[in-house]
Amino acid sequence: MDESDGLAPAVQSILDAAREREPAGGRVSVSPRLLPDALAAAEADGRAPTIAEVKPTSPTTEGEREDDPVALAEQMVAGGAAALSVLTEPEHFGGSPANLREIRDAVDVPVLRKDFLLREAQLDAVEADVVLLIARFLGDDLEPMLDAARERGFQALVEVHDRTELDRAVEAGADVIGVNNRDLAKLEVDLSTFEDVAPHVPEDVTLIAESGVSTPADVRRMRAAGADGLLVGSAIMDGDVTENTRTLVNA
Ligand SMILES: O=C(O)c1ccccc1NCC(=O)[C@H](O)[C@H](O)COP(=O)(O)O
Repeated sequence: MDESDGLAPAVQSILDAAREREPAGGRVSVSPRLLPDALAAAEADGRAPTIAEVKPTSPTTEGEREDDPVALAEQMVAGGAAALSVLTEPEHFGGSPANLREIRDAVDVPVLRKDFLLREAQLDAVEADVVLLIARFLGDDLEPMLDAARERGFQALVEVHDRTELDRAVEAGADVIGVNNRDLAKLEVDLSTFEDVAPHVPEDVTLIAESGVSTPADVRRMRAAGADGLLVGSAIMDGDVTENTRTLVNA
């Protein structure tokens, strides 16, 4: 399979950049804060379990948010976020491993490293509680990357977009799966993607709805379709971050 087939030009550019990135330094070893526990604690507390994303910019966002990423992260936690996602991709999302390191030192919730990881060595760029592994981009390397992530202590959020990718993720042994509502071929967002895939996800998997969640109604819709957690970037980053987070977690 060619993982690049049919990708939007912006996504192809993200992948080309990711292929070039080779972090220096030794192998990391992580004692992770557990994502499923943090989501369950938020739920028990009456909050919609939300992973709020520090996403300075993106191919589908105009301009770049220049605020201190640590301040943004703290505002998200103050607004009730159960966990954080931090972009570490520098060229298309304005992120960095240093941002993640500083944020993880400053907060006590689990932190997901959001990047486009293609090779084992790239896992070692920075410690995080969870790493994102994208089924479409990893192809046959998904299972070895999942093993390599776990050997370092990371939890892995395996991202899928359709039934075929879901089957591959389950076969590889994924226990935290995100269904991305954003189609990486066209960059269009459609919440029915999650609704179509969710019924086929095994019960014991922690299931995350990713992308395109903008309103309390969207939160309720994804929860009704089976989401154990919601990954939200743009809708939280646009304006008052604490208030935006609070609005969604109180949905
Ligand atoms: O967000 C983008 O523009 C984007 C473009 C190309 C590839 C990936 C992209 N986003 C990555 C993400 O997974 C989202 O940042 C995340 O799911 C949050 O989505 P949203 O709430 O819609 O910002």
